[in-house]
Amino acid sequence: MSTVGNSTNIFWHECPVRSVDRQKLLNQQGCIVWITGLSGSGKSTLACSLGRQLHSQGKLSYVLDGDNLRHGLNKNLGFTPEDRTENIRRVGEVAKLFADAGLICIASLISPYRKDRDACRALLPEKFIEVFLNMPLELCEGRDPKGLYKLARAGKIKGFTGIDDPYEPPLNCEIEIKQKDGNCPTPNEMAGQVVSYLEDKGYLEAHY
Ligand SMILES: Nc1ncnc2c1ncn2[C@@H]1O[C@H](COP(=O)(O)OS(=O)(=O)O)[C@@H](OP(=O)(O)O)[C@H]1O
Ligand SMILES: Nc1ncnc2c1ncn2[C@@H]1O[C@H](COP(=O)(O)OP(=O)(O)O)[C@@H](O)[C@H]1O
Repeated sequence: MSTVGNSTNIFWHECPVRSVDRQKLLNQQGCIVWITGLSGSGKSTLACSLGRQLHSQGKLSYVLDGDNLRHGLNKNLGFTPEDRTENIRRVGEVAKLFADAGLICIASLISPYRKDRDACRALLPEKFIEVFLNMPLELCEGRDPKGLYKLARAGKIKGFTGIDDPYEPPLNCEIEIKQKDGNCPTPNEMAGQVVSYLEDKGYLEAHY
C-alpha cells in the first residue's frame, strides 16, 4: 500500500501476461521514439513516414502527435510553460504504456524544454530514443504550412516557440536529423535513418 502524488492507499496489481510475452508475440521491442523540433521542422511528416515504413516491415507502431492529442487528451492545455510541461508529462506516460504494450510508440511534439524531455526519458531510460529534427528556424518559418509564424511575427500569437518562447535543443539525443549541403533529407530518408537505428539496436526483433 502506498501514496503516489495525491493518491493515497493505492495498490499495484500485477497481470500474468507480461511485457516480454507481448514482445515475443509481436516479434519486436516496445520503445519510445520521441521526435522533437520546431513547428514546421517535419515532426508529423517523419512520424507518419516512419509509421508507414515500420508497418510495411510488419512492425506495430502508433503515433502520438502533439497537435492531434490537443484535440482530446490534452484539450484543456494551452501553451504556457506549465501547460507545455503537463502536456509532455502526460504524453510521456501514455507513450510508456504503449511501449509496455509492446509497440514502437512514436511521439512527435515540439517538446521545447529539455527538462520535460529528460523527465520522459527517465520514465523508460533503456528504451527512449530521442530524435532531434534539427532544422533551422528560417526553413521552418519559410514553410509555415499553417501560417502560424506569420501570426507570431505580427504579434497575433504570443509565446510561439522559436519566436518569443524558447526551444532548447537536446544535448545527448540518439538521432539527429539535419540538412546536408543545404538540403533537407526526404521524408523517406529521415524515416530510413530512424529505422536503421532501430534495426541496429535490435528493436525490430524479439529477445529471448
Ligand atoms: N504558441 C505556440 N507555440 C508552438 N506551437 C503552437 C503554439 N500555438 C499553437 N501551436 C500549434 O501547436 C502545435 C504544437 O503542439 P505541441 O503539443 O507539440 O507543443 S508543446 O510540445 O507542448 O510545446 C504546433 O504544431 P506543429 O507545427 O506540428 O509543431 C502548432 O501548430
Ligand atoms: N523532409 C521534408 N522535405 C520537404 N518538406 C518537408 C519535409 N518534412 C516536412 N516537410 C513539409 O514541411 C511542412 C511542415 O511539416 P510537418 O511535418 O507538419 O512539421 P511539424 O509537425 O514539425 O510542424 C509540411 O508542409 C511538410 O510537407
